[in-house]
Amino acid sequence: MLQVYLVRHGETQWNAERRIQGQSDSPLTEKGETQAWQVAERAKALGITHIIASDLGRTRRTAEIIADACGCEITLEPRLRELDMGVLERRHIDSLTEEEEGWRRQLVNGTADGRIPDGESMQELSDRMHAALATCLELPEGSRPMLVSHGMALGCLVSTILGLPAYAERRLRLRNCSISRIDYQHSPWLASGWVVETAGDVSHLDAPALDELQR
Ligand SMILES: O=C(O)[C@@H](CO)OP(=O)(O)O
Repeated sequence: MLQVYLVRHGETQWNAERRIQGQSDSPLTEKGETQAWQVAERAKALGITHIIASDLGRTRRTAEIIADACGCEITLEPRLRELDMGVLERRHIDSLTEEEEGWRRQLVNGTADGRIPDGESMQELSDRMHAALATCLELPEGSRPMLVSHGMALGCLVSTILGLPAYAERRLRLRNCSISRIDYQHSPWLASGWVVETAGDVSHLDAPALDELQR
């Protein structure tokens, strides 16, 4: 049975400041670097064989630290990037006008094809995340891949595997450097295909980051 580990990158400067990143980028904080070292130790213990990472800076840095510990190569995969949040990227969460907040709400309340101007819909995010995940099925037998990606992107993947709409990702708390695990199984009794084993595990972190909304 193929086990795939999903890791959100370490805490960044804009995560700490409650600013919207999307496909824009900010560096890991000192805490984010520490989280990455801690998740790397866990990855080494798990016997991770392949690291597939979003090509944004924060995921690349997190992946580099994990790859160093595990002694494996990184494959950069742009389909693992965070949701494109268009004109709202770089903005502080608390600075949005009513109209801007309305655009953001379209994403999280399931409005068909809702998107922030110049941004991406949750359906588009879900489609590209599933396409990236499918590449794991082509790895050699016995591989144990780790995908390094983002909060909404991974939340959308886990939600849709569970049969929930993509916007149900808001109901999952995937903190920085949390680990989720999904397995690909063939079973006449249980669901065949992807199943969720764990979501948002932070037991390897001595000081888990608060998520953006709890700050
Ligand atoms: O883009 C952002 O602001 C957040 C949203 O969850 O994503 P990331 O996981 O990249 O910090």
